[in-house]
Amino acid sequence: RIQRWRHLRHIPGPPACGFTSLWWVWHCVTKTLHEDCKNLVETYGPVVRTGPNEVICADLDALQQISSVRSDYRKDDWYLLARVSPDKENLLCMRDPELRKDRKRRVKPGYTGEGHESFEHGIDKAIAHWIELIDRKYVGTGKAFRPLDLSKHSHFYAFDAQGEIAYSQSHGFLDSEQELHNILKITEFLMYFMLVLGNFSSIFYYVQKWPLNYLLPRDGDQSGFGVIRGYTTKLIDQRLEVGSTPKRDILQSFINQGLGRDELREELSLQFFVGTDTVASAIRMTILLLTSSPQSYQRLQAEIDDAASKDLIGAPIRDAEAGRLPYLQAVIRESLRLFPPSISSAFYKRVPKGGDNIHGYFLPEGTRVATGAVIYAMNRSKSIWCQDAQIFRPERWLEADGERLALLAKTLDMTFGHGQFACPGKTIAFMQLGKVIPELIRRYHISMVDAVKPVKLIPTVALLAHDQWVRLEKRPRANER
Ligand code: HEM
Repeated sequence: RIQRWRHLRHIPGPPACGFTSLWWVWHCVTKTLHEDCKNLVETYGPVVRTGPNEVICADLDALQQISSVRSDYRKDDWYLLARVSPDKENLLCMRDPELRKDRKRRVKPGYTGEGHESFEHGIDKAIAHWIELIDRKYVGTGKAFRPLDLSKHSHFYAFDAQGEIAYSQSHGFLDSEQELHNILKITEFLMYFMLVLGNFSSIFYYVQKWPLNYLLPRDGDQSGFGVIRGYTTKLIDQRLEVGSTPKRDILQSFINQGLGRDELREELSLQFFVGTDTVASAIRMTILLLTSSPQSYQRLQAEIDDAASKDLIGAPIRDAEAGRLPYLQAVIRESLRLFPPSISSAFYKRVPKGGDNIHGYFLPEGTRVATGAVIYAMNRSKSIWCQDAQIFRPERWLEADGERLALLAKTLDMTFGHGQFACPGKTIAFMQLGKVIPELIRRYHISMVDAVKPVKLIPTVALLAHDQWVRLEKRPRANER
């Protein structure tokens, strides 16, 4: 223990963290890790010791150095928690750099939309379905009170949109308006489990082995991710059949890039995990922030109405059109800044052979550096965002220019990881947010049902939520084209 304490003794941090991981684990149990990391960074500086072999790093340059394409840092075994099937790799849990490079090269066109028609059509379909459902069941008129739980609906939308983008087929969540296969409950349990046990990565080796591997999702399951996995396998098999009609979706792109059956299943199952909770969280938090900031809400609504009246945007809004609405883009960035969707994910990277210097501290080989749970601290740091760092003020993105704007943008980019570890789904995420938010704002007056407790946040590895009840009133359709 003394030996272990010595090798990082020069890194500041709570004294107990030199000997035990309990500090970290306890704050995971209490679901306050993001806030606690922020407090640590404010107390000790950007590099803080959080365990016998662990540090957190909230320095932009250091994070870029760690994740750069040429960096020798590797993903730690922590990433094993993203494994969907025993002994099978997906891009997120894959740690071998050469295998990662090859897999990333082959999945990239699918994520960027190269080589197949953009996934915009699929997103439009899912949005249209959601709007139709809201119009039919949830529009409040006068005394009629028809509240909608945005915490669930944002998820239903995100699941269906993921199905459309990935294999041109909705998962049917909006249709049934049910938490199919207990997915939300199971997600919440899994995300909490990952948060708390993620510090003991070796546990995941055991979970993958007999008999604990029976707890993992499998194709024949009646509930949970096994159902999605089984469904995904079926769609892949259908598409791989000789003579099947090629489609313009991610599955087709992956097939065209030569991914085999197992690889297809692992990558598409992973997407169901990483591409839904994140987007749903961003939708929820953007609406929450807008409804609690009337000036911003009105300014955004005015921008959208004005663009619609000048025929600058269609219904549904195109991705390119959304990109030309500066206030909308500022709102999305500001919301992702304040509430990064992967809020408490550690995303540990291992220091390479020979050790490394970051922010003036030497880190010995094998040290685990958390590059994830600190994003909340960085995104609210007064030294970067000024005194009003805690406040939702989209205007900051319009006021900044030149080097200042570049700094803000680079810092926010860390919300999606960086360099060799960067999120490939960023384009899809921005496309979805750039379409969903204006479609909701132009059509409805949205208000929170409970002003005192507008939502119950559940900060696990992803920022989940319960009970975000909203009231939606229809606006005049004059602004739609
Ligand atoms: C607002 C939405 C999103 C946010 C904030 C986000 C953030 C992240 C972060 C922080 C990482 C890990 C970086 C690291 O390991 O250091 C990641 C990885 C990943 N994300 Fe996203 N993500 C979002 C949406 C999506 C979507 C929509 C998809 C897919 C359709 C997606 C697919 C992936 C994949 C496949 C990885 C693994 C990449 C790798 O290890 O090389 N993400 N994302």
